[in-house]
Amino acid sequence: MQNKDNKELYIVGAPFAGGQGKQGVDEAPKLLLREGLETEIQNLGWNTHVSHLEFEEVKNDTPISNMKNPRFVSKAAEKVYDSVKAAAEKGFVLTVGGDHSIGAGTVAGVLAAHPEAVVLWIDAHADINTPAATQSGNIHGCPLSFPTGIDELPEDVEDGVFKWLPRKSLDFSRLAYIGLRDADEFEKSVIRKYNIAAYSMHDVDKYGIARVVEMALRRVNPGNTRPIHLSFDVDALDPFFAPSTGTPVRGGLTWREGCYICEAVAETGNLVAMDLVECNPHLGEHDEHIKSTLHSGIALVKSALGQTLL
Ligand SMILES: NC(=[NH2+])NCCC[C@H](N)C(=O)O
Ligand SMILES: [Mn+2]
Ligand SMILES: [Mn+2]
Repeated sequence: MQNKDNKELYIVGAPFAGGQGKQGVDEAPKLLLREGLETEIQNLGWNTHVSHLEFEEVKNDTPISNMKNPRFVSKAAEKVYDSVKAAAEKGFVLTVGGDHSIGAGTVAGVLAAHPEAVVLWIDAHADINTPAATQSGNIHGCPLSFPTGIDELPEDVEDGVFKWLPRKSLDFSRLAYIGLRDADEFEKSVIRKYNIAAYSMHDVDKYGIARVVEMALRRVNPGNTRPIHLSFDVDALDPFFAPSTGTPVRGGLTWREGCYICEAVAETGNLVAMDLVECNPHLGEHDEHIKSTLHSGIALVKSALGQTLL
């Protein structure tokens, strides 16, 4: 079980863009640090340890099933997995992407260190397409298909792609979504079939963010006994607050709703790891867009790490 007095925090920079088609998302970790991410975290009383991963390119990375860059993404996510697993055994892990394909590594890494953990996936998208079902071929739309074990890649898949990742380590009863508004038809069918706790923007409008977080936590972590991994895709926020992202969708969370989710999860005392992904400083019409996206990301992290408003 997680030790609440442990104030060691490992920032894993994962500058990876191969899970989708737009360059720039790999520059976010360095820029977030330049905007003060680490000092802000230290100001909340954490001892920080920063590392930046490097990802080697893969030549002739032809599609496998419908997945683009399968070997490159699999190798990168495996590196993330190794680092997250090692860090999660020692303290809190904050993984800073990069695109959301690294979530395959963070989820598996957190579960390797904390097998009982639950996953909260805060996103406009469900990111649970299988290699065969993905329409775009972008693996940032697929990471949850692997730890849940619905990916259907054969055991002897070419070059051992995603072979390192333990399947079915994440049970559907331990996954909850908040913020959805652009799930693909296949993903909607997965959510229904496996009865995943999924709260869309419709639910946020209907119940308000406080009840949605409460309902989500009650579904996946009823006794509040399990460690929590919070995977936050910045595109869960409305593009007004996070315009510099690869797949923006209107009608998202407000700044406060995003921060509230993080604060409420922090209040459980069981948060052990967080991802912040999909900030892309190459996108957006002007500098203010980039700055506001990075600052939204930093605000979310601070809210998850103990910042209180009073
Ligand atoms: N992590 C993300 N931003 N994912 C967007 C995924 C969009 C779409 N569902 C796809 O599979 O291509
Ligand atoms: Mn998304
Ligand atoms: Mn995502």
